Amino acid sequence: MSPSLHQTISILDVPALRMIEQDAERDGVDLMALAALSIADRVSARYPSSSCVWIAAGVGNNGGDALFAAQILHQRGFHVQCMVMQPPVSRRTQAALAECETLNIPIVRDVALLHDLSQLKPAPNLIIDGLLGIGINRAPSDELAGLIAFLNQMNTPILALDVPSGLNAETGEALGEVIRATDTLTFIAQKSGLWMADGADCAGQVLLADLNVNKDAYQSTAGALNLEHDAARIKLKRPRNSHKGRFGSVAVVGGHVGMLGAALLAGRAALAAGAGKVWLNVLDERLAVDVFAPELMIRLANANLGDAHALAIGMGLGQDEAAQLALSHALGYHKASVLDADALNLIAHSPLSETYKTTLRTRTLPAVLTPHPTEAARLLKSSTLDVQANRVAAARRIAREFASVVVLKGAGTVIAHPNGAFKINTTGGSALAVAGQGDVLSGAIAALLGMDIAPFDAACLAVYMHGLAGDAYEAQANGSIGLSASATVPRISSVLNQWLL
Ligand SMILES: NC(=O)C1=CN([C@@H]2O[C@H](COP(=O)(O)OP(=O)(O)OC[C@H]3O[C@@H](n4cnc5c(N)ncnc54)[C@H](OP(=O)(O)O)[C@@H]3O)[C@@H](O)[C@H]2O)[C@@H](O)CC1
Ligand SMILES: [K+]
Repeated sequence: MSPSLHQTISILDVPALRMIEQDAERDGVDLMALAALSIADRVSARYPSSSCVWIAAGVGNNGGDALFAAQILHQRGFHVQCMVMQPPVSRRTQAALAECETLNIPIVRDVALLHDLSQLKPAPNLIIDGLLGIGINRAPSDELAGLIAFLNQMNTPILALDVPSGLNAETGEALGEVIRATDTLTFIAQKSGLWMADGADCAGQVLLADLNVNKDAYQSTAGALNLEHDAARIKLKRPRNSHKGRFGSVAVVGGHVGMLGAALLAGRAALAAGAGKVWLNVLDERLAVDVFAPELMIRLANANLGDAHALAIGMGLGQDEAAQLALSHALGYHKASVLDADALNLIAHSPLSETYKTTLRTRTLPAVLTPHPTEAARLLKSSTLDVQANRVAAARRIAREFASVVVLKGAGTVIAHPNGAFKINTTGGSALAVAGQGDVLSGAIAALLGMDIAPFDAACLAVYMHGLAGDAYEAQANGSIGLSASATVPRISSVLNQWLL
């Protein structure tokens, strides 16, 4: 997807969308007509009017959008074929269906006939999915699930209306059989579920038709897509008259015996993201030098951290007594900090857990916590399944309870601020789902913190850039397999430099 850069694209939840619906009805604004026009315009812009378009309509207003769009497309000369498996429940959708009948638009009403239809020529050039929208409240019924599966196997582009049918618009959870769309045209505002969990695979390219709604009054959740933003650019641009002392210094605290790699990756990533100096404060006393990055300065975990502007704590830290001491030592400095992996595990569960939590909660500068779903579940004392079932809610709860910025990693990384604001990342894919990427991300966040970028901005920018590095690999490799964390490190510099051009 390509929303215009440098603008805020807000995310609304379903209650806010319902409020907009009610206010529009009160004010006599016909949002469904506007939605139908936006669908027809989208199709007209992409397909010649001789095209054959199948339009699947459900019983609610999502079906109404589809059936009113069917009429406009029919009038523009498209070969339209509607599918209405059950009598509409929504009044507007009933009216739309009656008008389609008046216009003699062909309508299939029996799921058994679909297989005959699939033999018909010409085959559809496009399928429009108007089966279920934000009103979904359970897994699709058997009949609907059968239709969804049938449409998915047609090997034809699918334009989903508002949300791919079968997907929870807020959580991105597939409630059962779900439409796998090529594109989703979503109305009024972005929905978090289009970017997260199963939504990341089912929504395809997400396009927004805002229907001229002024969303400001409804933005109760302060959610937005994580796009590029200008705030940090100014701090990252380097004048010719520069020296390394201007770019901040980072100390990575971790690297216990057998887990040194994690600390090395974080340190190298901090260098790649532009840190002026990087120390590795490690627990494994045997490491003297990183021969591939000899500029990393190696010392013991309990060494003085006063010289670092920012800390990355927890990469390969372990959880034994020495690790606990190292964490206490590092947290005692109250520096801009990112905490990952075993630092999070120790905060969630260890003899010093309550002390660590109090330290986090009383900091003046919020720390950045970067849990994956299982670490998030430990922090919340819940289950990974619960976290994944509502990633935004989980990230916001950790942010509030630990008074920290939270980066909940996974498909659709959520960045949450302790004040309730959150962003959902728009870059990155499964290429980044490999060991060590969390260490790379933490190193990059620490580098930006070291340049005095505010914790929430540093987290948003690093997550965005890390995702771009993954996307660049996927574009180049024609797939997502084979990107190692080490190979991601130099790509972080490339995307940052490109962005600063
Ligand atoms: N917000 C706005 O301002 C605008 C909204 N607009 C459009 O309206 C859409 C929302 O419409 P909506 O509320 O009618 O919900 P929608 O998803 O069409 O259907 C719900 C119906 O399906 C049923 N049902 C639920 N789950 C089911 C299942 N698993 N399997 C089978 N049935 C199931 C449920 O009935 P139930 O059986 O629960 O009584 C209910 O009747 C929205 O996505 C957008 O496209 C636009 O016009 C622009 C302005
Ligand atoms: K839909």
